[in-house]
Amino acid sequence: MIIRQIHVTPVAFRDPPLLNAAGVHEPWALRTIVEIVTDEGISGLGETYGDLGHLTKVRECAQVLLGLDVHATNEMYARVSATVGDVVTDLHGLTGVATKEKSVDRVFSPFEVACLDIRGKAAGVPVVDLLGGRVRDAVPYSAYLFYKWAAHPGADPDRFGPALDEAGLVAQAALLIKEYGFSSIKLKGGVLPPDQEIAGIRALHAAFPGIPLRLDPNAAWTVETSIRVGRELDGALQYLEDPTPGISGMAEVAAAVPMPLATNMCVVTPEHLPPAISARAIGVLLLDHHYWGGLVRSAHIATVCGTFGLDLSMHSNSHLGISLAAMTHLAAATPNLTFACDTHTPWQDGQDVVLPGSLRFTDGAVPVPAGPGLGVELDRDALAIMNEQYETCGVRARDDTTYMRRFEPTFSTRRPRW
Ligand SMILES: O=C([O-])C(=O)C[C@H](O)[C@@H](O)C(=O)[O-]
Ligand SMILES: [Mg+2]
Repeated sequence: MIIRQIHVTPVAFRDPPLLNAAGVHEPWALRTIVEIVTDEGISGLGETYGDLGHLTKVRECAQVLLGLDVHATNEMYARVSATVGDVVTDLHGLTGVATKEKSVDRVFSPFEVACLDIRGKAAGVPVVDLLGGRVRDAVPYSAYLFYKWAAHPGADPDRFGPALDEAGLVAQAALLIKEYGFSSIKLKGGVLPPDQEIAGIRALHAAFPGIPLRLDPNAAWTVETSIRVGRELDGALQYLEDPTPGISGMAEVAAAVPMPLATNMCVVTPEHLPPAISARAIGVLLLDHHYWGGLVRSAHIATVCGTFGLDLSMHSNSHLGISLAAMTHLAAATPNLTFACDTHTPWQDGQDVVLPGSLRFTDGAVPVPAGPGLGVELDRDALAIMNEQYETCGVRARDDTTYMRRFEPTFSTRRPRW
């Protein structure tokens, strides 16, 4: 199964004004869709970030992978590594440090996923079977709440409404739970002073008793603030995600708060695991195949985590259905991934590059798509429309901070901020 063609297509889709420690989401989110076609005419799909520096590397790598067999992932990784070089491609700062190794893993990931899609189709089995087989038939996701504005400045309000106080958060959670059936909630914090976010969690705890809650301020707090918030939220949080920057700061907090700490910021490449484990900095790692080098490498990391007693969840950026399918296959095949995964899917509000039908939420979980490979099919009309949107939207890299400063010129991204 020789790779004959690779199509790399950047797309843009509408994104609401979601607030985080880096700023606010722009009106357009970017992704890159990778389609690999073999000599036998089987095609496979991958999805990754759309930032221009990253897209450029994905395009360069597509050239050097032509002619390889779809099983030759070690050779693919070597060629991607040589092609990416020292370029660092993730700059928004919400997924921790950017390293050369992480940049390679980020560029490699969509090609690996597309090859697994092809291998599954050729064998007539779903990708979950190539990852060891399913340990669950459906993957639970959490309601991913954001503080948000009612609208992008100058635009009409979106249907999600504003969420800048407790009542807004509770209304948002109620909407997402009604529409998707979620049975866990994550709140993106690091937006308002910590006492207001404590009040937000308490309001959610009161409004949704028994539903596990997480809070993720993206390292916006000092060690002292993190310990205070963690103690005040004793009994209300399932885990506290990245309260403070760095492995040593996280370890100090972990030793002093009652709940486990989770991360997708202080452990973002394999080299971070030994120091984080020996410092007991985290109890939960949020896997993300988009920057952990695809599905097989992520599964290897999951095994290491199991050995050292770390639990797993899954991190999410704005994404489309190819990624949701890949995340679902990986999570369905990972025994120790027992916490509901993050997903931005509700915020995409039906926009997608895959044909409807194969991905659905039932009681907050996505059943593993039934068809061979990833089990999703490219919607070529939607791809063309979203590519046209990319061409005209003017956004070329995610930059929540610059967009925020158009409206709040003194906005600070200092971390820790409080
Ligand atoms: O730490 C996290 O969970 C994230 O970085 C997830 C996303 O990047 C989220 O914060 C966002 O999109 O604003
Ligand atoms: Mg996080």
